[in-house]
Parts: sequence; C-alpha cells; structure tokens
Amino acid sequence: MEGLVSLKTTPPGLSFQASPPPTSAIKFLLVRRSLPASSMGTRRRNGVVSIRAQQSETKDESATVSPANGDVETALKVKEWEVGMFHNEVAATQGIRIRRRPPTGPPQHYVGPFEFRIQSEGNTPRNILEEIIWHKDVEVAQLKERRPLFRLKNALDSAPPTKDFVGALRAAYQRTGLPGLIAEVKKASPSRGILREDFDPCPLLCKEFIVDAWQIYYARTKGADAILLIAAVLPDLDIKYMIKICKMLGLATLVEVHNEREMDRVLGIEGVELIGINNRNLETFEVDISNTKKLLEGERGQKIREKDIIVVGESGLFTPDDIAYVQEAGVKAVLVGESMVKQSDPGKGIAGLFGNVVWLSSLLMDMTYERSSHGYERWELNQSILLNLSYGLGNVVWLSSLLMDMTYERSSHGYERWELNQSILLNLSYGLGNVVWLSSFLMDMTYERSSHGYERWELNQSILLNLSYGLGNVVWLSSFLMDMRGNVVWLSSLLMDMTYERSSHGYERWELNQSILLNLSYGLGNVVWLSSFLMDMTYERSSHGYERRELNQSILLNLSYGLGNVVWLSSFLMDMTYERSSHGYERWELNQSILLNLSYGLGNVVWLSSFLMDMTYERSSHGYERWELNQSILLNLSYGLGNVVWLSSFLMDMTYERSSHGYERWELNQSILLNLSYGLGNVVWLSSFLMDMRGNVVWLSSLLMDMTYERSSHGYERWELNQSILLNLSYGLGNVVWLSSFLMDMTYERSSHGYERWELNQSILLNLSYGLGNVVWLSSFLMDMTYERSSHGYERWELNQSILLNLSYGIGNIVWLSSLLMDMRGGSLINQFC
Ligand SMILES: O=P(O)(O)OC[C@@H](O)[C@@H](O)c1c[nH]c2ccccc12
Repeated sequence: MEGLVSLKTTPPGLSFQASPPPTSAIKFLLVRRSLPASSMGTRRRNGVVSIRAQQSETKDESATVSPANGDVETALKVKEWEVGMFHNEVAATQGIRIRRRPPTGPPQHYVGPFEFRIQSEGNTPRNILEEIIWHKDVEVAQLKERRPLFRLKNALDSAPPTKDFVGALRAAYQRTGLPGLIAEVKKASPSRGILREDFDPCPLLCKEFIVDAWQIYYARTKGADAILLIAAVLPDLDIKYMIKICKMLGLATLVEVHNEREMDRVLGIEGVELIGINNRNLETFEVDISNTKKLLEGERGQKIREKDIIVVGESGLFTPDDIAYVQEAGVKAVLVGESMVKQSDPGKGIAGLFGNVVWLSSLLMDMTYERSSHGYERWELNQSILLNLSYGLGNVVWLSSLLMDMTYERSSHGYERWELNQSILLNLSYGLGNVVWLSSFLMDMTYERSSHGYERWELNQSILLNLSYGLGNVVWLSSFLMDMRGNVVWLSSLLMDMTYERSSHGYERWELNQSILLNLSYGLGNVVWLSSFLMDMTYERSSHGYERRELNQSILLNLSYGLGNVVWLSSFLMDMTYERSSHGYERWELNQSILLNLSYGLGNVVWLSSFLMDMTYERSSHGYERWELNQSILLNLSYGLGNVVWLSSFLMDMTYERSSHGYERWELNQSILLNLSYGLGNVVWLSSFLMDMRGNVVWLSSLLMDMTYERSSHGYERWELNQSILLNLSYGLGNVVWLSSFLMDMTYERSSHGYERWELNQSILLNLSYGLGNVVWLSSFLMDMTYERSSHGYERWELNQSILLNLSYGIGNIVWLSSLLMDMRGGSLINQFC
C-alpha cells in the first residue's frame, strides 16, 4: 500500500514501475515472458520491485525480441504457468470459477514440451468465459511481447485527454430521469470499413476481458476513458490494483458482477464508483434481466445507495419496458449492445430502447445541457413543457409513468413536487386521453378518500369538472361512465351521493352539482343521458319552479355549444315551437340563441340550412333584423366548420349578389373567410373545400390574387387582410403543402419585402406549430433551421425552442413528435445520451 501512496506523487509511468503493490507482481509475472531467470528467485519475497525495475529497462527488450536460449524460454513458460496455477488457487478461494490457466498444463499453443499435450479435462475450458480468458491470456502475452509496457507508456502522452465517464453518466441520469446509455457503437468494421465519418464518441468504455494491467495502458493509449473489470475473472486484489492503476491514468472503472457473491466481493472494495450487473451469465450466455433486480434487493441495494455507487444494467435490454424494469430496480445507467448495434440509425436504436419518452427526454436533455448556463429559467421552461404536454395529452402511458416516478420522489421533493403532480393531473383531465388510466386513477383516489378526507375529495371534484370541460369525444365519456359503474349510473349515482351530502354540505355542493352538469354539457357527452336527466328535471319542474326551468335552459344552451346530437335538439326546438304561441317573444329569442350557439359548435349543417331556409321564407315579414340574424349564424357557422358544401354554395350565392350589395357584402365575404380560417383544424375539409371551389389550392390563392388585384384600389388594408387570413389559416393548420408553397413564394419575395416578410414567415410557422399539421414539413423546416443555426446564432435556436414549446401545446400525440425528433437528431442523440 505504501507503494500506492507514492504512485500519486510521482509521474505515473515511473512511480508505477518503482513500487507496485504485491498483487501486481503476480499479474505482471503471469504474462511477462522476458524476465531473466535470476529475478524469478526473488519473486515470492520481493519480486515486484525487481520485476518492475527490469521492465523499465530497454536492455530487456533485446531479450524479449530474440531469446538467446530456448531452454531459458521454456523454463520461463513453466514458471509463468506455475504462477497461473497460484492465481487459480487464489481465485478459487473467492468463489471465482474461471481458471486463469489450464490447471494440468499450458494450453496447446505453447511450444516446447507442452506442444503435444493431449486434450483432457485439465486443459479444456469448462465454459465460454473460461475459454475466452484462456485465449485472451495468450493474446495479451503476444501483444505485450510486441509492445512492452514501457513503450506503451510513451504513447500515453499522445493519447486524447480523458473524459469524465462517471460524471457523464450521472449527468445523463439527472438530466433525463432515465438511465444513462452506454452504447456499443462502431466507427468502422473490418468488413465494411468506416461506418460513420462524423464519429465523435462520448466518454469511451473499453469493454474487454481484462486479465492484465498492460491492457489498461493499452486501452488508454487508444483513447479509453473507462475500463471494464469482470469480477468473475479477477480476484479482489487484482481488481483493487487495477482500480488504482485506472485512477492513476484518469480512467473510470466499471466493475462487472453476475451474482450475489461477486456483488458482495465488489462492495467490499474501496473506491468502486460503478458496478455493472450483467444479466448475461458469461458461463452459459443465458440472459435474465431479473438478475439486476435480484442483486439490488435488500441490504445490497442499501449499501449501494449509501456508497453512492452508480449501478449499470448490462445486457439483454431491448425495449422501454426492459429499461423501466431495471430502472425500477435501481439502475442509473445501462450498457446496451445488440439492440443498438443492429440499428443502422442510432437515433432509432435509442428510440426503440427508450420508447416515446425519448424525444421529450432528449429535448429536456438539450435543455439540461444548457441548464448550467441558463439556470433556473430553463428548468422552469422544462416544467412548462411538461404542463403543456399534459394539456395536449397524448401518450398517457408516458405521463402516468412520469407521475409514478414523481411519486417515488415525493418523499424527497416534498410538497412542490406533489403540487406539480396535481397540476399535471388536472391538466390531463382537460385533455382527456387514456380514460382507462384516468378512471382507474379516480378509483384509486376513491379508495383513498377515507384517509385523505375532504381535500382528496375536492380534487376528485376538480378532475370531474375539468374532465367535463375537456373531452368532446362523446364515446369516451359515455364509455367511461359505463366502465365506472355501468351505463349512466355512475355519474348520476355520484350526483346522488352528492345529494345525500347536500344536507351537510348544503348549498355549495348542490352548486357544484350544477356546475358539473353545465360543464358536461359543454363537452357534450352522451346526449341521451343528458336528455333523460333533463326529463327527470322536467318532472320536478312543478316543485322547483322557475329556477329549475332556467337551469334547464342553460343546459340546453351549453349543449348547443358542444354540439351533440342535433336530432335531439331539433326535436326539442320543435317542442318549443309548439309552445311558441303561449310563451311569446322570449321563447323565440331563446330559440334564436340556441341556434346561434349551435352554429358555434357545428352540428348537422343540413338541419341548420333547412332552418335558415325557413327563416328566409319569413324574411319578408321580419325584415332586416332577420337577415342580420342570418348573417350572424353564417358567421358563427364559419367558426365551427360544418358542411363545407353548403357554405361554399352560400358564398357563391353571395357572389351573385355582389353587384347589388356592393362593398358590404364583399366585406362579409371576407369575414367569413377570416372566421373560416380560425375554425377549421380539419385539414381535409379545408383542402377539399378549396378543391371543390376551384380545384386544388387554386381557389384560395386565386382569391388572394383577386385581392391582390384590388390592392391598388384598397391599398394596404386589403393586403393586411390577406396576411390575417394566412395567419389564421396557419392556426388551424390547413393544407401544409399549400402553405409551404406559399412560404416559398414569400421567400422569393424576401429580397423586396425584407425583414417584415420574414417576420411574418416566422409567425406563420409558430402558428402552424400550434396546430401541428404535417410533421414532415415541419421537421424538414426544422432541419433547414438547424443548418442555418451557425449563421443565425442564438435567435434561431430560441425560435426553435418556441416552436417546440408551441408544439407541446398542440399535439397530444407524442408519437409523432418523437419520430420528428428522432428524424432530426438521428446520430446526435446518441452523444447526448451518453
Ligand atoms: O448485447 P447486449 O445484450 O445489449 O449486451 C451488451 C453488453 O452488456 C455485453 O456485451 C457485455 C457486458 N459485459 C460484458 C462482458 C463480456 C462480454 C460482453 C459483455
């Protein structure tokens, strides 16, 4: 040990040679074939010093290269073999089953007296690992002969500086919350030559069967930053010694274990920072990833956490489930071969391994890289993206797993984290997503109700409230309700529960009841249920009087916002019509509001248009007001979208009227177009609308052209309008093809319109990112931007971020984004992950 202390204070190469610890004597003796016989005599007492001293002397080299005497050479081999036997004995006491040397004699490549050995149990490897080690032993001996240690040491100076392997793994885990990836990658293959020119690997691990410290030096000269040491092969003293050498050379060590015994041995060694658990039994090559879990259970896991050791899960990891499994077991990094190496595109390999999560985490990673310089704000941004994502919703699986992770962290992060959890849940409930998960979550919460009391119940209520805002998808809400407690029963039974509580919670609870119903009607839900509820309420009308009826009306109004089953509504309206005579003007007014609201949603345009026709018949008697109403309905319809055919035919009608109605009519035309551009979202219909009108794309652009013709007379305002329409179109999203071709046109004009035009371009892109649209286009655009990054610098990058932020608003579908990111990043992902 003293020798090791001195190692630190003197130049690495020299000190190493001057005073190595005793174990290294064994190691170096094992493979050193050029020692004079005289020095062997001192081996057992103080062999280390003498051997080292000679290793560093050049004059030894001649002996190595050309043995003067065959007998001496043979004698040396015998000695080496004896030492190997000694090594086997030491190893066996530590439960190491791998024999470093064939116990009954040197293996067959030895020359001289051993040449004719017959194959026997004693010189036949017992398993694959043993066979590899025996081969490795010989291979290293030969390599050392060609390049003795002192020469390697000279080469150390020209090796690239070491990179912080452990630091990179820790940072990766912190950044992403996912295990850092140690990927097996290749710059070139012997058969196919250079595979990747721009190969700039992260810190490098030398994944080799190390049997001799010489290999460590060799690896460093080749640029290694970390060394794999296999506990199934190396006795404790070797591991300790090699760790010291690695430290001296600035290398990290990953000590690999396969079973409990090896784990316990390694946990007893000082200075171990990384332990790899190999799921592949190197004796049989069978893979079982539960090995990782087994070795991290109980006290062992405890000890690892206390020592702050990073555990690397190794082998047999292919899917996000596998990664999640080992991460759950306590792994903070993974060593992956097959599933990466088989992929031509490393980005795809990573995505296959880490799943959809990869894009977000890779995004977060980018941001994390910047965290040091951007500090807290960036982290905040991180949170926003998560929150926004939860609005969209998308892949609930990911989010729920995130929530689970967060739950694990709850103890350490306390209330804030929990708060965030709640927000995400609330937001999730806005979107909707995977109802199964949410409903099961709600059920869990119900179980917890007793223990968490009122707050939890409140949260429950909020989620229901939000759920009722969000959905839109009637099928899921109704199926959700059905899943929970069977058809309709659940919500109404909830309402009943609440009713029971009414006595104690009084008016507030009842109010809440009402809000839920109101909100439900926003979303839309199962009209059947709602209408049956309304009927129930109708029965109660006599006793609850006017208020109930008012409520009834509100629900109807709200229903009309959503849209629902127009058939039912229209039949309801008919009922009301029968009542018109008795209720007079108010009822009629109500009728109108419902129609207006319906037009917001959209519904069955056919019915609406037929209604409009009815109204048209009445035009003569109701005069201008009615006509005005007509216009409003049309305007509102354009918000929603509805039956394009009808609208377009209406526009045509209006066109006929242009001559007589003059400018106002034309203005209306414009408003409708503006509103249309707000509303749609459904690319198909807009494009089909455009197509219907004048064939593919032509119509809108020709309209724009018309407007352009008018520019001279209407001047700047018209042009402004033009821009608004484009901007609004970009909100919805529309036919990206068209937009992009338009952008191209604009680009041509860039020279003459200068910066403003370019700004507009940016807005359109930002807005497009709200909707989402054609990812292919966006991603290709982002790529273009990436190319431009060098010249446009930080602003462009910022824009990139905004687009991503906005995208996170829009999407919901994480799958596409992740594929986008994957496309974008490809190979560079791998660097970020390491
Ligand atoms: O290809 P896989 O199953 O992803 O495994 C990679 C890596 O863990 C494996 O190559 C490995 C880890 N430690 C080793 C030691 C020797 C040989 C191989 C290994």
